[in-house]
Amino acid sequence: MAALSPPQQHEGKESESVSVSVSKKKSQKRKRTKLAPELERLDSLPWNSSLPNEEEDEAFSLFIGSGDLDGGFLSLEEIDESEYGLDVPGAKKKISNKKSKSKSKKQKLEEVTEGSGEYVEAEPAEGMAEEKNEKVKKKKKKSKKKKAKVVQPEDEPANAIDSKYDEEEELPYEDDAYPEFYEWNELRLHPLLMKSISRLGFKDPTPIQRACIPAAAHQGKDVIGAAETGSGKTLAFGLPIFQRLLEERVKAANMLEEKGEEAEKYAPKGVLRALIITPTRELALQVTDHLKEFGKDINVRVVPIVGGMSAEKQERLLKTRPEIIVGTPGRLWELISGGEKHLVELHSLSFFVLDEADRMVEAGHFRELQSIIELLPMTSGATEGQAQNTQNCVTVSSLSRKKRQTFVFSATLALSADFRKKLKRGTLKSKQSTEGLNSIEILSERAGMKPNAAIVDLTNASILAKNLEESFIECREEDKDAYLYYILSIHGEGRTIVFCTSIAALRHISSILCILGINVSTLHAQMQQRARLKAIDRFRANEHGILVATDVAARGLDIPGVRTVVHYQLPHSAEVYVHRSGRTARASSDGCSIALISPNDSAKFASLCKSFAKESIKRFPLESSYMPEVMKRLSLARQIDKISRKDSQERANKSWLERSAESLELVVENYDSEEERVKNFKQKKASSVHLKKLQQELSGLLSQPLRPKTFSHRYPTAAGVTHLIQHQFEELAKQNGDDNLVSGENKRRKMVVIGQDCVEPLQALRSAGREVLMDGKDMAQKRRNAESLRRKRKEEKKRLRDQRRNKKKQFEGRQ
Ligand SMILES: Nc1ncnc2c1ncn2[C@@H]1O[C@H](COP(=O)(O)OP(=O)(O)OP(=O)(O)O)[C@@H](O)[C@H]1O
Repeated sequence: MAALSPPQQHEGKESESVSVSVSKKKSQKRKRTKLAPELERLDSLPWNSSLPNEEEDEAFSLFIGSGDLDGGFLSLEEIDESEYGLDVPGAKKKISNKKSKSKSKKQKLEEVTEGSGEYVEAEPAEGMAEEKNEKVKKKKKKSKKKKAKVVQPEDEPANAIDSKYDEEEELPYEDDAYPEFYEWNELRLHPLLMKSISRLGFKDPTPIQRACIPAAAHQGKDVIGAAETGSGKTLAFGLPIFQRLLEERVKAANMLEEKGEEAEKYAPKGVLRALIITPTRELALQVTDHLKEFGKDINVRVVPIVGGMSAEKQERLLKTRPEIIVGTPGRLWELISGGEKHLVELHSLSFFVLDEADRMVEAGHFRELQSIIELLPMTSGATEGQAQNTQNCVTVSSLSRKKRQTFVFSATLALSADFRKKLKRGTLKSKQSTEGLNSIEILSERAGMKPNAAIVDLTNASILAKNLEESFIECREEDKDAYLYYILSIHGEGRTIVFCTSIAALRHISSILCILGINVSTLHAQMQQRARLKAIDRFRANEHGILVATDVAARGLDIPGVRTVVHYQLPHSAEVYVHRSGRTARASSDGCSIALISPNDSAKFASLCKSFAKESIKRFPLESSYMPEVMKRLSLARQIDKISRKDSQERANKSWLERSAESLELVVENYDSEEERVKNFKQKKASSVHLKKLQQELSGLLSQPLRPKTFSHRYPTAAGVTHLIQHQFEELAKQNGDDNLVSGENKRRKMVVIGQDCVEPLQALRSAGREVLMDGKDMAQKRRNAESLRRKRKEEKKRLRDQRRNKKKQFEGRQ
C-alpha cells in the first residue's frame, strides 16, 4: 500500500543534524516494528502490486502554486487537540521522563519537516525548505503555548505552565498514547475524528478503512475500494472527507494572524465540498445519518437529496448550504439541470463519491449519473481564468486550484466483467478512447479519476462476507410458501429479510404470511417514500421483525440484528445475491442466508455458486414431521387469500366504474336480470360463509403452536430423530450427567423442549446442516429430469383426454 511504503525523500534533508537522522531512523524503525504484521498482511493482498510506485506518484498538493500553503495536509503537530476537548474514554495520558520527551520532540520535528511516509507533503520550492521549517517551528511554538493555557488551572503559579506543557506534549498521537485506539492512532486522524471514533466505540479501523484512509486522507489519492458487505466502506470514504475539511479549517485558523480575513477562503464555508451519490434513497438517507452521527462534534452539514422528498424540505435543506450532499442520481440531476444554486457550484467540489458504483452504471441510473459527471469541472484542466468566470462562487480562485478526489466503492466491484483483472493489473489508465473499458471505468475516468488512484480490493474469491453461512432448501416452486412459513415460524428468532425479485411475488407472500398471523413489513420501489421509510423503521423497531423486500433493499441497508436472509426468488445476478446476503453478517456479527431453490432455479443457483468459487453449500436442515401441519395451514391461507383477492378485485372494479361514471355525470344502471341478481347474491353469501368457515378453521390451528405430525406430549420422539434433535439429546444428556454429578440427587426437572423451536436458523444450520456438492452438471441433469417428467405427465394427460374424446365421438357416431 502506498501509505505504508518508505517515506518520501525531501530536499534539504542533508542540512538536518546527525542526531535528528539517528532519531529519525529510530522513529521509522519503531513504526515499522509496529506496522510489521500490518505490512505483511497488506503485502499479501492482491491489490498491493497494482498500486502505483510511490516515487512516480504526483505528490499531492492541496494548494498547488501557493507557496504559503505548500504541503496542504497538516501534520498532527499543527493541530492543537486540546482545542477540540479530546477526551478519549478510558485513555490514559502517558507521562514520560525528560529524555524521552526531547527525543519525541525531535521525532515530531522531523515528521513535520520531512514527512513520515504516511502522509505526503508537496515539496517546497528550492530554498524554501528552511523557511518552511522555520514557519512550522513557529506554529508549533504557538500551538504549545495554547496548550499550556488550556491546561493551566486559574490558581496555578505561572512557572507551572512549562511543566504542564511538557506533560501535555506527550499527548499528540503517539502510537502508544492511547493503547486501546492504537490502530486508529496509526491513521493519524484529526483529534475531533478520534473523539467521534471513541464515542461510537469503534475500537479498530476495519481493513478497508485501514487501507483507504492513508491513501485518501494523507496522500490525497483517488480510491477505488472493494471490500465485503458490512465492512465499513462508508467511513472508509467518509473519514478522509472529514479529515480534509478539518485540516483546512486548522490551516485557515493558523493563517488568520498572518493573512487576516483572506485566510478564510482556504476553509470556505457554505460551499459544496463533497457529493456522494448512492443508487437508492434508503441508502442515501442511511449514509447521511451515518456521517451526521460521526460528524456530531465537527459541525459539518451533511444533507440528503433524494427522490420522494418534498420540494419545501429540499429547499430548506439546501438553504443551509451544506458542505456534504448525499443523493440519488435522479433527483440530483433534476436539481442540477434546473440550476439549483448550491448544487451547480460543482467547481467547489473536493470530493466526488460513487457508493455502490457498479449498481449505478446499470440501467435506470446511468444516464443521469453520466450527465452529472459531464458537468464536473476538469480537475487538472480548469484554469483560474475559467474558474473565475463561474458565477455565484466567491471561493473559486482558491478552490479551483485544488485537486478533486474521486472515490468509487462497492462490495462487488470485482465481480463486474473483467474489472477484477484490471484492478489487479492496475491498468486503469486514462485513454483517449473508451473502447474496451467497462462502464465503471468510463465513469471513473470521466469523473476525473487519476491513473495513479489507489486500488484497494479486499474482496476474497467468494466475494461474500466471511461471517456468512450460506444454505439452500430444494423444493417445488409451489412449496416455497410452505418452506418460508416453516422457517419463519420454527426459526423466527432475530430479524429476517425475505427477498423477492418481483413485486407480485412480494405481494403474494406478504398477504399469505399476514393471513397466517405473521406480521411483516414490505418494501418495494412502487411504495411512497414515506411508506418506505416507515417500513424500515418498523422493521428496525422489532427485534424479531420480518421484512419482505424487493432488491431495492438489497444494497447498503445497515440494520443491526438481521440474522437471516431468505432468497425466496433468486436474483438476476451474482452481484445482487452478494448484496442481499450482505444484509446479515455485517461488521463483526454473523448470520445466515437460505435460498429456496425450485427445479427451475437449480442451474442458476449452481452457476451462482460457481461465480463465488463455492464447491459445496449446506442444505438447510428441515424437520419433515412439521410439514403436514404447515401444508394444512398454508392450504387454508391460500383459499382465504384467493377469496379475499376476488372480493377486493370486484370492489375495486365496481368503485372504478362508479367513480368513472360519476366523473362523466352518468347514472350506472344494473342491466342484470332478477334471476342473475339473485344468483350473484347467493354466490356472494356462500362465498362469505365459506370464507368465515376457513378463517375459523385456520384461527383454531393458529391458536396452537406448530407441532410435528406425530408429536406426542409424552414421547416427543415418534417423528424420527433428525441430526438437530440428536444433537440436542446429546447436549441434554451431557447436561443431566453434569447436574447429577453436582447435586447427586434426582431433582424435579424443568420441562425441556426438544425440536427446532426457538433455534435461530444459523444455529440450526451449524448443528445440523449437511454440506452438498454444488455440481452444476448434476443440478442441470436434475432439472432436465424434472422437466421431462412434467412433459411425460402432460403428454399422458393429453393422450387420455384424446382417448376419451375419441370414445365419445365413436359412441355418438354409432347412435
Ligand atoms: N471501525 C469500525 N468498527 C466497528 N464497526 C464499524 C466500523 N466502521 C463501521 N462500522 C459499522 O459497521 C457497519 C457497516 O458499515 P457500512 O454500512 O459502512 O458497511 P459497507 O461496507 O458500506 O456495507 P455494504 O457493502 O453492505 O454497503 C455500520 O453499522 C458501521 O457503523
